[in-house]
Amino acid sequence: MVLKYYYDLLSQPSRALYILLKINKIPFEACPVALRNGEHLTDEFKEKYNRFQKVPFIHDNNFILSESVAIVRYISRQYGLGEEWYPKESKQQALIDEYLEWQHNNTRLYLAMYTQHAFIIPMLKGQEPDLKKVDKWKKSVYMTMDKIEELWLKNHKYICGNTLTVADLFAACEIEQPRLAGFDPTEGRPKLESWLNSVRNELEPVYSEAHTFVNKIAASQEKAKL
Ligand SMILES: N[C@@H](CCC(=O)N[C@@H](CS)C(=O)NCC(=O)O)C(=O)O
Repeated sequence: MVLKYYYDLLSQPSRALYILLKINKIPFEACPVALRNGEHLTDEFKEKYNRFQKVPFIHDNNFILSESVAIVRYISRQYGLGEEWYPKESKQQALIDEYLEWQHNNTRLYLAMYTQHAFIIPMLKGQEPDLKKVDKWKKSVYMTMDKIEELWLKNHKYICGNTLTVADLFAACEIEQPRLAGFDPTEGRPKLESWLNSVRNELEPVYSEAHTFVNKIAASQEKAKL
């Protein structure tokens, strides 16, 4: 039975894995989950699909796995990923893992929290954003963007060297996320912007397909600003 992939394209790690599977031509059955409708919050979902009630996750026959980074490693072992994406060589792989672990308390945390408070919570609850919280998380986003530029992109074109890897994919999908709230973290940061454009260009047309909803909502936020 083909691998079943459960995702919501408004979720950053979901987009990263979606792009990874498609670019690596790993066959999968697409199983979208609409988080905004609370599809993942039922008891049936918890029992049958994913005990953590989050996306992304996979069902590979009777094997259920969540956590995007664990899924990358599993897919790499079971199905094989292009060597450039997640190299088998120990030290090269460890450097990519370094980013995949680092991101949890940096890009992942801050960009997600900013977008939650600036866009997701107001959208779901139909209320105005709490500007104090939005501002607090925006400062953390700036701090983590400084680190991306000054630490990760200091000596090379991509996050872990001069070629694009899974680390760039995860970072890019996170950095796209606050555009849902009309905030582009690359603004005024030519180095970051140039890196993000390289990632986008290398992964077209799948990258744009995965970001269709993000781009649509971001365009309407831009229009509202005028
Ligand atoms: N550490 C997990 C994060 C999973 C996660 O937080 N998913 C979010 C979407 S990005 C979700 O499903 N949220 C639904 C909820 O919390 O109700 C991963 O990397 O896969």
